[in-house]
Amino acid sequence: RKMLQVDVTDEVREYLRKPTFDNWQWDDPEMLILLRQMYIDLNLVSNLNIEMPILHNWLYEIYRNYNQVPFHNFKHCFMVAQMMYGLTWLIDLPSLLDDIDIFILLTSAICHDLDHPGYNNAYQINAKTELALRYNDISPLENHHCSVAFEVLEKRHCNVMRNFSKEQYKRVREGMIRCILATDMAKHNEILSNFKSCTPSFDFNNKDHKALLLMVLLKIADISNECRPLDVAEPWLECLLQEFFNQSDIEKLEGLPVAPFMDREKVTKSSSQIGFIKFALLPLFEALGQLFPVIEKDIIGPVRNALDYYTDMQRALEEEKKK
Ligand SMILES: COc1ccc(NC(=O)[C@H](C)Nc2nc3c(cnn3-c3ccccc3C)c(=O)[nH]2)cc1
Repeated sequence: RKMLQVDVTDEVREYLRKPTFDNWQWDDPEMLILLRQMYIDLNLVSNLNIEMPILHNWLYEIYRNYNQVPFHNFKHCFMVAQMMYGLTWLIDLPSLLDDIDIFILLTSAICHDLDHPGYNNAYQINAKTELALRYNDISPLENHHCSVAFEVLEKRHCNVMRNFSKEQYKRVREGMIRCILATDMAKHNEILSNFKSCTPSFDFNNKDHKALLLMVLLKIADISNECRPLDVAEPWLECLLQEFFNQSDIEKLEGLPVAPFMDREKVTKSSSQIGFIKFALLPLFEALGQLFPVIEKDIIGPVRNALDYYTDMQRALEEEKKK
């Protein structure tokens, strides 16, 4: 019941909006309280008539449904929600989108990796797991995350949407399914090129344009660790590589295909990040920057610095090899 009594100071509420927020200083119960604060400070609790006891129950049930894996755990869920929250204020999304869209963005971020097993879609498909069979190899993980999200919401004591109208509920379900499925990196190039084709004449009244914007915002929040300060981002890369190495070790044991960027014998931090930042992260951020130049300084700048950091690291490694 600790969650009920605690209040968050104004200083922490301000800090919570920044991309420099350092999750490593906070424990899981505190992060649950900060997630609740996001719904309060975005006026979603008041405007959408969300009941606080239900919000507590829902957040705790979400927490219980994330697994203790090195990267795709509850702390990752928090970081994606916190980046989404920071982008919401930086871009001033409440002046452009309505409460339901803001609710879709934050709730999708919190739910987007629910019950992640720590082994990616390639493993699910190659190992013919239960998830791959259930979802016919079609984004098995993302389909599962979204399905678990709505199983939780269907529980009476966790249904934060129970005071929503049928129309509002329908919009949220459609939006969350579309956004969570969009986090499958296999869809990255398709979503990015569709978004780039609509940004020159972006129309906030165009449903398709807004749908693409919401997908891109969740994608960015999901993979944006490298726009954070080095002492926040670097531990996250260690966690990610740990999870990838666990998977490639199992794949080797089971005689399954091993992706080069997961093989502990082949990958280095700099090699994995240089390609990822150049070909996945920067193109995505720059496309959003076309629409919202305000992200250039505080979001895209740090990513360019990270690229320089890993490029220098890579050069130093190569110098080492020559000796
Ligand atoms: C097209 O599908 C892809 C493309 C790239 C990657 N990942 C990478 O290239 C490497 C391992 N780096 C990387 N991957 C990252 C980061 C953040 N999220 N993330 C990630 C995690 C799990 C699954 C997919 C991605 C991109 C990050 O900072 N770096 C993984 C899948």
